[in-house]
Amino acid sequence: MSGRSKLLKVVLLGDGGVGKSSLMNRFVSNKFDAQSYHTIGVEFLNKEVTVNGENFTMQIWDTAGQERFKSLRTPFYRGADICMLTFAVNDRKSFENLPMWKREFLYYADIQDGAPFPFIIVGNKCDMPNREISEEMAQSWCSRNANAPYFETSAKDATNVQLAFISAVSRMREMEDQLEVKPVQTNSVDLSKKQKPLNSGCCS
Ligand SMILES: Nc1nc2c(ncn2[C@@H]2O[C@H](COP(=O)(O)OP(=O)(O)OP(=O)(O)O)[C@@H](O)[C@H]2O)c(=O)[nH]1
Repeated sequence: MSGRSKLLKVVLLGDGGVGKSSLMNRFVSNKFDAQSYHTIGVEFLNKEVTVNGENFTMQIWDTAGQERFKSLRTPFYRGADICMLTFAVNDRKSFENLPMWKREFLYYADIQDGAPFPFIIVGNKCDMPNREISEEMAQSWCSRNANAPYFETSAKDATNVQLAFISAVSRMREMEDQLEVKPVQTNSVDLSKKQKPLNSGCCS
């Protein structure tokens, strides 16, 4: 890769057991472990990517989804560039908890609710036969609540894992472009025309 790469902090959030660590390991190392252990606190891995000709170091922060680790994960939300809200398509509760995860992220990252922020929604374990959340339900939630793209992934068989992470970077760049400040329009003054100074007076 040539050129300097920009560091991007990507935070993975979602209920315990939905597959956050597995998604990170699939994306970074192309590995899957059926005996994955619960994360305690946070862990991160870096991955170099090139998206639309730009180089990025994605620093992926995998957080502990279990409630009892809340105080260990929330200090790491600040400064995030992207947030991936994750659930498992065979676990209704993990889908219903998405609004809670979004609120928790915005609060601890100190981002105003409603401010544009690149969220990506990931429905993991799409290889499992016992699905509880349809793609339509998830898509509909995404457009109504987070204005975010939705990806169905499997960390187990690698379906859409690369696509979800790479699209997260494109989404962030798109939003940055939309937010770019347009130059302020000023009324030009024709200096060639002499104007009488205001409050001018004669003191002779
Ligand atoms: N079938 C299937 N199993 C998966 C998939 N992703 C993860 N798993 C399994 O689900 C279990 C939990 O995965 P983790 O990656 O540890 O889940 P987590 O979200 O990081 O969990 P916490 O660390 O507790 O927050 C493990 O047994 C994984 O092997 C997937 O896409 N398909």
